[in-house]
Amino acid sequence: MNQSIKPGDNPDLTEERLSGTFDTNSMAAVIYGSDKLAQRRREISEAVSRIPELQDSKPCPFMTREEKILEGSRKSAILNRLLPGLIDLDSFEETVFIHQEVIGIEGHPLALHESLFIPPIATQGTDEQQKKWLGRAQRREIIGCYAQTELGHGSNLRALETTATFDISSQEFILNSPTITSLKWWPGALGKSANWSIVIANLIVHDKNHGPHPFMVQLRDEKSHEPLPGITVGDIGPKMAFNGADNGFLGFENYRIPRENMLMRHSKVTPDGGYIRPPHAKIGYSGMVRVRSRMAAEQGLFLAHALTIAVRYSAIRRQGYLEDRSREVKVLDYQTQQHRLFPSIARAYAFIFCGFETIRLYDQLLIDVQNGNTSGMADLHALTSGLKSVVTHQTGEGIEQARMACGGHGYSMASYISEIYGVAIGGCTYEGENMVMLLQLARYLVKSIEMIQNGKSKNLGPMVAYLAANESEIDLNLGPNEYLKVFQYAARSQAWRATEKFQKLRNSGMSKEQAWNQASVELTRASRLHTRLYIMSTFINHVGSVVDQKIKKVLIDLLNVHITYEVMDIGIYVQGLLSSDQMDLIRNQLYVSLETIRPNAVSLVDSFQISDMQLRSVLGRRDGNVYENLFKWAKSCPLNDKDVLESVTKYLKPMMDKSKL
Ligand SMILES: CC(C)(COP(=O)(O)OP(=O)(O)OC[C@H]1O[C@@H](n2cnc3c(N)ncnc32)[C@H](O)[C@@H]1OP(=O)(O)O)[C@@H](O)C(=O)NCCC(=O)NCCSC(=O)CCCCCCCCCCCCCCC(=O)O
Ligand SMILES: Cc1cc2nc3c(=O)[nH]c(=O)nc-3n(C[C@H](O)[C@H](O)[C@H](O)COP(=O)(O)OP(=O)(O)OC[C@H]3O[C@@H](n4cnc5c(N)ncnc54)[C@H](O)[C@@H]3O)c2cc1C
Repeated sequence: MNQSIKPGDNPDLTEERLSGTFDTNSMAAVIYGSDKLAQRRREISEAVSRIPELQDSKPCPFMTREEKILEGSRKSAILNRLLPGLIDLDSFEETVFIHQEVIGIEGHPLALHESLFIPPIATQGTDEQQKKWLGRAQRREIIGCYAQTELGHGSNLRALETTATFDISSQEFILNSPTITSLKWWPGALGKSANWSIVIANLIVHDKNHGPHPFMVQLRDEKSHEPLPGITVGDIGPKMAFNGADNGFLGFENYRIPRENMLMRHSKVTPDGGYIRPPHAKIGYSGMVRVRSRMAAEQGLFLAHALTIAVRYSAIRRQGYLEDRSREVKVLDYQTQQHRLFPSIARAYAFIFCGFETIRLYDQLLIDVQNGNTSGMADLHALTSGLKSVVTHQTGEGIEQARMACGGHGYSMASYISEIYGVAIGGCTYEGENMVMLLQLARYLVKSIEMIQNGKSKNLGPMVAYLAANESEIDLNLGPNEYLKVFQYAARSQAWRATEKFQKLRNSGMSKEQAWNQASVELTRASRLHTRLYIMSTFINHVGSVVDQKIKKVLIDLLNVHITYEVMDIGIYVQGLLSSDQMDLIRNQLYVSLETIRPNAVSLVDSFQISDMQLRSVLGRRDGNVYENLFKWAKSCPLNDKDVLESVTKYLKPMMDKSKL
């Protein structure tokens, strides 16, 4: 049963909900990993809806940037007071969820505090450092950010310019931004809110540069909030979206911090200037791997937001006719609309399933690393690099299709889809620009193929074992596993094609770097296919593990949408394997699976359990009463406070009057 049905709802939406074949709360339990977690989300939404001071003071699209930052800060402060009674304070998921519910997706002063400030202290700080700062940060006595990117350098961390030079005589590090390009640029909450930061700077001891390391740096006075002497800090200005966040710039001029402020769990500088290496050269990058490992689920949820809006709206929007000329048809009944939206619903589910799996893998890696075992770091770095790139890109595409699927109203901020799009596609850039990260995965794929070439296939990890197989025929009695083989064929042949291109260029005498650059488009294609294969296989495994038969049935239908759509989408890579008859068969299976999923479309998006408050969309309202609320929304626009604006009295009216003469 669909748990969203309520009296007074738009009858078209109720009809959709009645046609659903499964219980949406049970589906939510599968999406969020357990009945308890899904229920906690419902309980938190419900509790928040009963607290007047946590409600939006006005719709976000009507707020100026200053108002957004003020509103985010107001709610953050109230939440800090109320959180102990509302959520499990030890749960990162509940903390992120309640902030998104209450403040929304446009950013707020604590967005980076939870995800990029506290985790490095907890994982890279020594026990004493944790004792000194962790409690203060968790109680929010201090607000932190993560300052790594510079005006001139973001992707290439080796070229960062900020320096932290050890001064043995005073036992301090001296921080400097030697050039304009070395100014830190972009960190969220740095601009106006944070008073502390993790700063990534080149560690220099005895004139030797040991590369980027993390430091705890106080930026502002804890009483006055004024920048401390030696610090230049401010906001970088408005962005495409995410304007509730104050992304900032930061410069240092001979700014001194105690030796104890370098995070020293892994690398250390001793009082006499000795440098102790970390157990793995890239351990300082693990804060980024953590965030990347969470991005598939986060982005899947951004896509889920947009689809909730577009699918619900498509069920109440009537336009044109099919057979019955007496009543316009729901636009959701058009095959083109289904083709536009349903594969994205499948992707959203796939990304979320995959995302929770990578979070689990990261948590396991963290335990291993704390126990001195860093052997899994390369695998997870490669996996999360590919996953963040593919998922953010496809999420952006899916959200934009969702917007267009809402016609003209999709373009209005009342749909809120453009904000979701703007925030989500930030993910194509932050945490590593997508091409750069795809090329990181490509290094791993090339190395794997070199192992095969050197007769060491048995050393390949499970995620790349398929690279050594030799599939040339597919039985088209197609089940998910045959589709997986088709995808493996595509990913394998592209990985070999790209590697051989690189090797050929090398053998022709080209430098490694030039050969890599000349092969890089092919290499990124290989990385995408490898990642899409991983997403598909995780989806198949996940569906296989579902116990509730009604839920399993609909997830198999959704999986069928996914695998047929994905294989059609990569048609060019499987031309050597599948005949045109086989491609036609798959195409037809896709069309059949769109029809099969149609009665459950609304229930599938309702199962994401995104509340009206969190959705902030007039088009996507749970009750489907869109038109009257669109009219209310337009009337509440500040431009309509007065009938005659100054723009008219000051300019247009005089112009018209003058023209009359
Ligand atoms: C990795 C780099 C690209 C290159 O690094 P190097 O130059 O140092 O290395 P090499 O390329 O030479 O590689 C050497 C070697 O090392 C391996 N390597 C590299 N990295 C790692 C790693 N991390 N782990 C293990 N191994 C690693 C590499 O593969 C090589 O191996 P081989 O020699 O064997 O091949 C590096 O420069 C880099 O990482 N660049 C990218 C920089 C970056 O990512 N910056 C991020 C800055 S912080 C940031 O962007 C924060 C953004 C946060 C924005 C938040 C917005 C919030 C939005 C709202 C969220 C709401 C959520 C709600 C969700 C919900 O409701 O649940
Ligand atoms: C919303 C948002 C929030 C952010 N928050 C933070 C934060 O809190 N803290 C922080 O430190 N940073 C933050 N950043 C910065 C972010 O991490 C960087 O912008 C990102 O890592 C990309 O680096 P870049 O800007 O230097 O891109 P560039 O590297 O300049 O990319 C420009 C182009 O060059 C290409 N390119 C670059 N290198 C290569 C290569 N080796 N091979 C092929 N192509 C290449 C890229 O693919 C891209 O097309 C944020 C950014 C955004 C948008």
